[in-house]
Amino acid sequence: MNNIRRLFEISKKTDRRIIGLMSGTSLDGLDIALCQFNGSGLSTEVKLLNFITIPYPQDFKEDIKGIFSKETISLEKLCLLNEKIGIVHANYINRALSEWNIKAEAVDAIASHGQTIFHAPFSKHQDPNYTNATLQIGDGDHIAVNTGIVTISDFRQKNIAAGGEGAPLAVYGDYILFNTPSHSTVLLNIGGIANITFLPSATSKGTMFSTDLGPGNTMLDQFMQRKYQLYFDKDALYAKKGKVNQDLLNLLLDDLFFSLPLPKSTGPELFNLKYLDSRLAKLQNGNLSNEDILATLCELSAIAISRAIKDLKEKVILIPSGGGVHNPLLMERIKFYLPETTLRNIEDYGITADSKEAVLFALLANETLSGETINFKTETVKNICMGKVSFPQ
Ligand SMILES: Nc1ncnc2c1ncn2[C@@H]1O[C@H](COP(=O)(O)OP(=O)(O)OP(=O)(O)O)[C@@H](O)[C@H]1O
Ligand SMILES: CC(=O)N[C@H]1[C@@H]2OC[C@@H](O2)[C@@H](O)[C@@H]1O[C@H](C)C(=O)O
Repeated sequence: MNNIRRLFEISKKTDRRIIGLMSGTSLDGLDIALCQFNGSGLSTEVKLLNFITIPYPQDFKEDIKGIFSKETISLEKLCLLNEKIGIVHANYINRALSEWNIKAEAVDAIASHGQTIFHAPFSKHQDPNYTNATLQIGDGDHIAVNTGIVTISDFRQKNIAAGGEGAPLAVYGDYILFNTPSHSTVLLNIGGIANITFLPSATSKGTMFSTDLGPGNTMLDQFMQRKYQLYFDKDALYAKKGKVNQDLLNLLLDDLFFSLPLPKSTGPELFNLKYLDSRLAKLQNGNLSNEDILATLCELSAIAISRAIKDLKEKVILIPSGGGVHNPLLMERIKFYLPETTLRNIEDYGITADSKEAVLFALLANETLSGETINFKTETVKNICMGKVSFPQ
């Protein structure tokens, strides 16, 4: 069928089956969420039909790490990986579909986030000659051609073009799926970076926004990889043995990012081992065990997260998601700092903690395919639809 006609047919549908992809800053693998949508905009209903995370093989992880959030890289490697990530993602989708016994023709579209390679909002580069910038690779054309499914990709550029930082984008889906006038809600995602979306109740004086808060798991993961060659501190087994060092914690909290007004975005370009090392170097009594450092990093994430929620100065329902919800120490410390806050399990809403971001990108594609844009009536949320279309033929 003619490509534009095909797109028009998909656009006219009220029910769409869309695959959402997310490959976040943790570089653990590709999250694939097959979603069934009914309607769009504020009347969207979504059902998660299938979900799988396909872990990246070690050599692929290392390949990506070679260019990920680094100031200096091989331009050739960047070019090669742009194609390769697209092809690998397409192969993973084909694998998932065959495991689920679903034909490509039964899927209307793929929503591909791509791999973030560098995120440089103005607050990071501070160069008046440049705007906010971000780069996601794994070209959508490879996904469309190798799966036979129309692919929407590269969502963040449009947000920047419209004056945003390109992240976080979670607010769009969070508002559509979780907004409840009877109470204020905070959606917390603890991935490599932690972010929240605030959805005010009908009587709240606050306005809706979405913001990054600082490190979630990223520095914990990076430290585990450096010291133990383990990808992450499973169940916080190491961090639980350590003791929080207050001096290090204060130094870690001492960065311009934490005093910037909300909303803001960040990434491992800032929160990395260089960040940790520069603070460790300033420590007077620097005799800390690896476990103490991990406990302190965990506390840093808990404080960065809970402070922002406390600063809202209202009673909220907190719905956590992302890989960090599986870290028992981090969750315990967040609850310690927020004794008044009611926590709800995201699974009560039919979405799992690990699939949420992939579902949200599928939802962004559903919005784009519907052709409409929602008027969010706030200054911080841009009234746009996002993503670029790739056709299989
Ligand atoms: N059992 C566990 N114990 C401790 N930490 C865990 C556990 N399971 C997952 N994690 C953490 O969750 C991380 C993966 O989280 P997730 O997949 O949400 O990140 P991401 O999507 O890559 O990040 P981002 O949202 O920043 O892009 C792991 O790297 C690890 O730090
Ligand atoms: C540039 C980029 O990829 N940012 C991610 C990352 O992971 C968490 C946080 O940092 C958030 O800003 C964003 O992802 C989520 C899905 C978002 O845009 O809402």
